[in-house]
Amino acid sequence: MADRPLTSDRGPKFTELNDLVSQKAGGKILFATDDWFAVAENLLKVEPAAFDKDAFTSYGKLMDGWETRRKRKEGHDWCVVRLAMPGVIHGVEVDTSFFTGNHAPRVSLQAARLTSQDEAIIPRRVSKMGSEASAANMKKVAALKSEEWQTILPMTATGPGYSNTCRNYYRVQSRDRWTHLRFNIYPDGGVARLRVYGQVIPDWSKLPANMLMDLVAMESGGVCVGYSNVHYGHARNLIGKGRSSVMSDGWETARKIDRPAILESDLRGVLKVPGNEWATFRLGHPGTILKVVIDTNLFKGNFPDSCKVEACNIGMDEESEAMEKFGPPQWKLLLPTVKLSADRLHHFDAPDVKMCGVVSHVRLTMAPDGGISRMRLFGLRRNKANL
Ligand SMILES: NC(=O)NC(NC(N)=O)C(=O)[O-]
Repeated sequence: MADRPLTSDRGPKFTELNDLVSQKAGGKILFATDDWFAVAENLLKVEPAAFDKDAFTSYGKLMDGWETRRKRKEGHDWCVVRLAMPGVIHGVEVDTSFFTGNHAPRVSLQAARLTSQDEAIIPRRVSKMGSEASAANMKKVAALKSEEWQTILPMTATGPGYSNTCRNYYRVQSRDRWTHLRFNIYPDGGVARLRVYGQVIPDWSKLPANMLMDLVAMESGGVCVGYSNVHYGHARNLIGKGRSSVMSDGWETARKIDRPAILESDLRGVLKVPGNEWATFRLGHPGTILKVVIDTNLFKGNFPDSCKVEACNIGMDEESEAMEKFGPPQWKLLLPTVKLSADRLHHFDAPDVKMCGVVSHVRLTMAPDGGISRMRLFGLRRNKANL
């Protein structure tokens, strides 16, 4: 079994959390002071930035990121981003890929909790290269007083977009729940991607207690807390919004190097293969799980033979110990091993789904390797005290 890569290979631990501003999850640019060379929407794209050395537009070199004009007046550039869903931010990645002589040399981040009435102050955005915010729109957006929002990342230097200096990671200390960000670049320049890692915090008071909901979904506050291998696609994609649109929007492991040449099946047709791959999750809220959905959407030549789901009820203090290792003792079988097929939704409920009581964490194991795009765990939220 492959072990989880060292964090130094993949960035700090907070980069395993969900990206709260990604376009895929619903993050949105609401305002930008300048979009001359490249529009601010590029900051929120999921795919890594690309570069074509020969591509130019009538405004200059085509860049895959947000790039403003060289400032010839006072001030600095900034944009306002609405988080895909309200949440707590643990850390930020400012990726300057390919911005070498033109990267934004310093950045800062401010945060706010806005209502839809507050947001209505912001003029409707027209995202267009070669444009800058009009004086009238600057005046309207000034009413938000975004320069006074709480600073969650003070002004700090970034590296230029070479492969060894483009990934700039910053830890965020505040544990408040935010809805909007103001991303400042000083004084101007380019940033390829902005990733804001954290956990969605639903407003539980607005959700009926007896509503059947996907308790592991990113939208419910679920997070991935461990995995064995995420070579082609991160395990957090399993709890992403909607169905996947590309294979990379699922959990996909590398092929096992030590896979045997000949495979045997047991009487139920489940392969007897050595090894497996696993991913563990903390539910957004503890609860009892009644239905499991496993989606192999778009995995055709690389779907796993089979999978199982286990669950347990542990405290946060036990999480790191239990989730880093493969065999903590508390796991109960929620969905015993089931055969999977290519590119389809698999629905399970009782008696396939076993009663495990109130659970806080789950582990999906697939054998021997391959890809699963989504896992949905529908249940009723319960307090641990109701055990
Ligand atoms: N060659 C460049 O990238 N020049 C300028 N940027 C773009 N995108 O053209 C600049 O200097 O800011």
